[in-house]
Amino acid sequence: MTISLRWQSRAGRELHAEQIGDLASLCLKLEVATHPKPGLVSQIDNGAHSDMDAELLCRSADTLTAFFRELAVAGAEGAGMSRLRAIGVAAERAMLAATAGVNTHRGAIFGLGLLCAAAGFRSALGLRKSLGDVVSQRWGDDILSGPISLRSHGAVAARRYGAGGARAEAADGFPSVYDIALPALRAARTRAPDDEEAVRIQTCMTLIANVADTNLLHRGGPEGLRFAQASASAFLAAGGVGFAEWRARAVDIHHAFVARNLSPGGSADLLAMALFVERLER
Ligand SMILES: CC(C)(COP(=O)(O)OP(=O)(O)OC[C@H]1O[C@@H](n2cnc3c(N)ncnc32)[C@H](O)[C@@H]1O)[C@@H](O)C(=O)NCCC(=O)NCCS
Ligand SMILES: Nc1ncnc2c1ncn2[C@@H]1O[C@H](COP(=O)(O)OP(=O)(O)OP(=O)(O)O)[C@@H](O)[C@H]1O
Repeated sequence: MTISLRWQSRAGRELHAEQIGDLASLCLKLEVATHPKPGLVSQIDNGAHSDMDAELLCRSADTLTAFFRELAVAGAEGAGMSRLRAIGVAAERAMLAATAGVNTHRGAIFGLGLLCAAAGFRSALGLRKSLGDVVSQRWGDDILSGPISLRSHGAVAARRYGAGGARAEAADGFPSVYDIALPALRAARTRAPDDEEAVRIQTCMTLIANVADTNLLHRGGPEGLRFAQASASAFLAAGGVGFAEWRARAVDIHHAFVARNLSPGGSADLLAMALFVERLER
């Protein structure tokens, strides 16, 4: 999907917002349609999740399209963080209604949603800045000073382990997307030029090896995070998807995560965000 940059009119703005929203949902579905991702839900199995499967995640992604479009329009209209937050909260509510209360995409709504708003803002103004820089410069301070639910898993991980989680990632302009995932996508294409699923697996493993994922901290504590990072690092050190038997090795790691109830949901979200940014910043 190609998206041209300048938005000239209200009709043009809505057309582009529609494309941005569709692309965001498509990237969520591409992430789901990737196997084997350690501990995560895919079209093959439910990983370490008893309450969701690929069909539920795709239904959730479809529900979110309209909200991603609305965030792109809001960004194009110069919205501040309180308007974006209201749309994000409405999206979370719609997700919970569509999934009978399952948290399928809370982290993804937040990260991809901010990137959609940045895409709208950048297109409306014809800017050349990266989407991450737009998020950080326009909304970074408000992201950090905004309301936090003290009982959320992220807040608990921040208090116990000093992990910044989804908020710090966004406020810093998504360093895990720009410095880790995008270089990994590019490097993986030289190893597996005809296999986009393998490219996504290599990128997912690179994210798991490097990100302080609050989902892993919540489910496994620092030991769980260390185990996940070491497993992904060993996969990469053995040649990643360039190694002949890589699929069997990745399936073993997936099963080891499931046995420990570990799921790197933050890395899954960041993979979807990287696919989105890559298509908009090509
Ligand atoms: C910040 C949010 C995600 C709160 O969640 P929480 O306190 O649990 O934060 P936490 O850091 O644990 O992240 C939650 C999710 O983010 C993902 N995640 C985990 N670790 C990371 C990481 N290091 N980097 C990026 N994402 C991560 C995971 O999917 C996780 O489940 C969000 O729900 C929120 O504040 N929503 C309000 C609406 C809003 O402001 N929206 C903005 C516009 S869309
Ligand atoms: N394919 C995927 N499989 C699992 N999680 C994913 C996937 N893609 C994205 N995620 C992210 O993982 C998060 C859900 O993770 P999880 O279910 O571990 O969190 P929780 O509901 O906060 O905690 P728990 O289920 O441990 O009580 C979602 O916010 C979502 O954005």
